[in-house]
Amino acid sequence: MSEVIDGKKRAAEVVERVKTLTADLAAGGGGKPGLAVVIVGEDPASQVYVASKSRTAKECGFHSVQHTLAADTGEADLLKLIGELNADPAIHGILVQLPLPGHIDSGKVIQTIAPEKDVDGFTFVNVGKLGTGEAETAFVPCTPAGSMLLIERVRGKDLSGLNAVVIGRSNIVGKPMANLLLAANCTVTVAHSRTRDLAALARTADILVAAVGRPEMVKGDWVKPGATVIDVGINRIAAPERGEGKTRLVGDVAYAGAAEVAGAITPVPGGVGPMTIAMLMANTVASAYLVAGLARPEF
Ligand SMILES: NC(=O)C1=CN([C@@H]2O[C@H](COP(=O)(O)OP(=O)(O)OC[C@H]3O[C@@H](n4cnc5c(N)ncnc54)[C@H](OP(=O)(O)O)[C@@H]3O)[C@@H](O)[C@H]2O)C=CC1
Ligand SMILES: Nc1nc(=O)c2c([nH]1)NC[C@@H]1CN(c3ccc(C(=O)N[C@@H](CCC(=O)O)C(=O)O)cc3)C=[N+]21
Repeated sequence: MSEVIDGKKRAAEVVERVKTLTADLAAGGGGKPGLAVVIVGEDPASQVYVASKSRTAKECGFHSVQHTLAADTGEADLLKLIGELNADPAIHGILVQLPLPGHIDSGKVIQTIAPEKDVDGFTFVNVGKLGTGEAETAFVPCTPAGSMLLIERVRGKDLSGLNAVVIGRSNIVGKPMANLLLAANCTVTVAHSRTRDLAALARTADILVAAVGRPEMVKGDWVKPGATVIDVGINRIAAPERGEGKTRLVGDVAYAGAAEVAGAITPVPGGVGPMTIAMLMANTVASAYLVAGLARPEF
């Protein structure tokens, strides 16, 4: 049986460090880190994540504000709000929850966020820094950054000689994950919906990252014995065995089968998800330190 990588525990450690850094900043006269979370519409899953982000921000001692806008909010109004948050010195981090309703151009909205407040790491400046090997001065997207901390626990910081396969090429997860693994000296392959014989490719991976959005797609016999498996997927599926109308969360990896083969594996829930929220806090406190003219804290 493989090691279960406890994302909840690692995330709690990150949050503890954020709390200490926040207290130190205030004690030195630097004020509170401020995080603004913007959500458009009432998607229940998004509401849950956003509530969790706001709760953790308060727990860290942040100035935490949430803007909940109606689903029919116009793009211009959203851009105006972001402009105001960009100009507000009490705000060090801005997160616009994705996906946005179809009538809003997400790309335009994201690129309106000031790069120095882009704690999601989605603006051109931050993506460009990561892509050119300047991750230390960038905000790195929270899910891949958190996944790297989990990999580090198992494999250390230097991944030289290891093959990594990332399934998924989104801007939020797959692409930044591939860049981080490359920066850590892995040999990286990025797979997607057009990839042929994914199972055989996956079996070459010492580090296998699944960020697909397909419940339990990655089977046990896709996993190389001893591999480190990072399951980013969050899929809510019907669970009639729990009662009528009940659901449960599963990842993109068929956990039971994969856990028999892997060296270490993240569970869902309790794996990458909590790390995403913790890294948002880490990026926000880092932003506040930079504004205060202090050295950027490391995690
Ligand atoms: N734990 C966390 O904190 C987070 C979890 N997530 C979860 O991670 C998953 C991925 O999210 P995200 O990256 O935003 O998703 P996207 O839908 O943006 O991207 C999915 C990727 O998977 C690829 N893909 C889809 N079907 C297949 C297939 N059959 N075989 C191979 N590749 C396939 C797509 O390929 P193509 O490009 O060719 O279409 C695409 O690149 C979701 O379950 C999401 O809920 C997301 C963010 C944070
Ligand atoms: N601008 C933006 N940035 C994001 O980082 C972002 C986003 N938009 N849109 C949606 C995705 C998804 N996401 C998750 C965060 C935490 C959990 C999480 O905490 N999951 C818990 C379970 C939660 C539950 O029980 O539902 C776990 O895996 O243990 C999951 C998913 C961030 N995202």
